[in-house]
Amino acid sequence: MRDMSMTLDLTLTSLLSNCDRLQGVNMFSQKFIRHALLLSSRGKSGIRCRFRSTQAIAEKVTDGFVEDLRSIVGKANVSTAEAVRDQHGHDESYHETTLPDAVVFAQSVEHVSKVAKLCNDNVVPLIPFGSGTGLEGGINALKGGVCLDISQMKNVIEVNAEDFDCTVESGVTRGELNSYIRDTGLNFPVDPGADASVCGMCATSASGTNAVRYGTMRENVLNMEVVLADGTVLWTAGKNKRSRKTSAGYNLTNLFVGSEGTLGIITKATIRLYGIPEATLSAVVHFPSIQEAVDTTVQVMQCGVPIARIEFLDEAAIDAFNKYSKFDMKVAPSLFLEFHGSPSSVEEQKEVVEEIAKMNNGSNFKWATNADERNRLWKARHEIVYACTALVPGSKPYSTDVCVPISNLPAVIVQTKEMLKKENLVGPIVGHVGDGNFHIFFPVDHDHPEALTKIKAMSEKMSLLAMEMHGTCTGEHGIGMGKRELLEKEVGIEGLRAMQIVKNAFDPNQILNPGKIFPV
Ligand SMILES: Cc1cc2c(cc1C)N(C[C@H](O)[C@H](O)[C@H](O)COP(=O)(O)OP(=O)(O)OC[C@H]1O[C@@H](n3cnc4c(N)ncnc43)[C@H](O)[C@@H]1O)c1[nH]c(=O)[nH]c(=O)c1N2
Ligand SMILES: CC(C)CC(=O)C(=O)O
Ligand SMILES: [Mn+2]
Repeated sequence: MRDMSMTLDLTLTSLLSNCDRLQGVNMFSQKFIRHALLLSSRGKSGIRCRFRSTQAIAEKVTDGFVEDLRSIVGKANVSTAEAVRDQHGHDESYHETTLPDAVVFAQSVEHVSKVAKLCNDNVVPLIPFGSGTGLEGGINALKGGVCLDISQMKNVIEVNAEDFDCTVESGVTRGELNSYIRDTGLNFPVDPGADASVCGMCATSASGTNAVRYGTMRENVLNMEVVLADGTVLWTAGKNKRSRKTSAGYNLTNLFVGSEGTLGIITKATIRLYGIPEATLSAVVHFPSIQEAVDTTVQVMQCGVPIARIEFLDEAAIDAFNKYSKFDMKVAPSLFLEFHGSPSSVEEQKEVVEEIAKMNNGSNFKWATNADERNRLWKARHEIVYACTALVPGSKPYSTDVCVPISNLPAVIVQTKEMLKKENLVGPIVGHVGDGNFHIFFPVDHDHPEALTKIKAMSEKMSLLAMEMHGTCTGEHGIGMGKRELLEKEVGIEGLRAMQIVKNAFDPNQILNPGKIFPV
C-alpha cells in the first residue's frame, strides 16, 4: 500500500515562510494554521503543529487492502457489496447517502484494534457504525474508506445490581439491555426513542425524553473501553473502574462522550442503572397557546418537581401524531407528562403539576395509569419522526435541535413559531422542554432542493437565536455533518482550535470519521 499522505511537520515560524506548502492541506486546517500564525506573530502561541493531508485516501481501499481486512476478521465479516455499503452509508436523516468502500463486521475488541491499526498505517478513513439511527449524517462515509460495524458485539459483560451499574459491549442496544436486566428490578432510562446502541449513544451524547430526571449520557457513563486510531486499547477511567466519582486527572470519559467517532471507537461502556420506580403515572394536557404550555413547563421545573418526562408537542405535531398512531387527541399545544416515585410522591407531584397547568389554562387532563396505555402513548411519541415524515410521502427527516436555559425557552419557542409563519414553512415542533431542548421537524423531499435551502436557512436562524439566548445549536443529536459550520459560532475560534488540537493529538492521520464535526 502506498502512503500518499503528505506530512507537514512545521513550526509556526517555519510556516511563515512556507505558506505555499499549505496547498495540500484541507480548508479547515489552512484556516487553523493561518489563525495560529496570526496568534504566533502576535507572540501569543508557541504551539508546534503537525498536519497531514488526507487527499486521495479512498483510492487506497484496493483489493489487497480488502484481503488484509479479511485476514483480520475472516472472509464472511468483510463486504464490498453495494447493498451493504449503501445500508451503511446513511443514517435516518435527510443527508444523502455517501458510501464507504468496504464494510467490516468486527466480532471483538482485538478485531477493532487490528482494523484500526491497518487503516492508520495506510491512512484509510475508518467510520464506526453503531446502529445507524443518528440524525446528523454521522456515519456517512464522506471520504470513502472502511465502515466498521460493531453492532454484532452483543455481550452484557457484567451487571452489578448492588452498585446500580453494568458494562456492555458496543452492539448492545438500550432495548436489549433493559430486557436483559428486567429481573433485577433495574433499568437504563436514557431514552432517545430509537433503539440505539448504548455505545452509539455515548458517541453522540444522546438523551431524549427521560433526561430531565435521569440526565443525558454525559451524566450516566462511568467508564469506556476505547480503541484509538493506532489500535491502542484504553479504558477512559482505568481498567475495571466504576466508582460514581473520580477526580483522577483529566476526564477522558467525557472527552469521548459526544466525540461522534472522531477520536476513537467505543467498544465497551460502563453505565449507571436506576431502580424501576414503584409507581409510574403518565398524563396528557392541552393548552390554548404555546406560551401557556411552555410557561407551565418552566414553572414545574422552577418548583423543583422531580418530573420524569415533560414533552411538548405543538398542534401540528399532535395532528401528525393522531393520524399516524391512531389517537384522537385535541389538536392543541400539549404536554405529555410522566411521574416516577413512591405512590405518595407520585400523587404529590401530580397535584402540584395539575395546579400549575390549570393556572395556565391547561385542560382535558387524561391520565394513563396502566402499563399498556403508557407504553402506547410513549411508543407513539417516539414515533413522531415517522408520523411527521408520513406528512410528505417520499420525504426524509430534517430536525433542528436547539437547547436553551429553561427561563429563555418560552421566548425562543414563541419567536420560532413566528419565524416559521413569516417564512411560510410548515414544521411541527416537539421537545424535551424540561431541559429547554426542542426540535422543529421538517420533512425534506430531495426532489425540491429549493425547499431544503429554505429549511437550512431557517435552521441556521434558529441556532443563532438559541446561541444568542445562551444556548446551543444541538442539545442531543450532535454536530455530524449537518451543523459543522455552526460550531465555531458556538464555541468561538479558541474553542474550535482547542478541539482541533485534541483531534490532531488522538488522530494525527485524520482517519477517524473524517469530515465530521469540524467545518469544511
Ligand atoms: C426515531 C428517532 C428518534 C430519535 C433519534 C433517532 C431516531 C431514528 N435520535 C438519534 C439517535 O438515536 C442517537 O443519535 C443515537 O445515539 C445514535 O446511536 P447509534 O448507535 O444509532 O449511532 P449511529 O450508528 O447512528 O452513529 C452515530 C455517530 O456515532 C458514531 N458512533 C456510533 N457508535 C460508535 C462507537 N461505538 N464508537 C465510536 N463512535 C460511534 C458514528 O460514527 C456516528 O458519528 C435521538 N437522539 C437523542 O439524543 N434524542 C432523541 O430524542 C432522539 N430521537
Ligand atoms: C427528528 C427528531 C424530532 C427526533 C427527536 O429527537 C425526538 O423525537 O425527540
Ligand atoms: Mn429529541
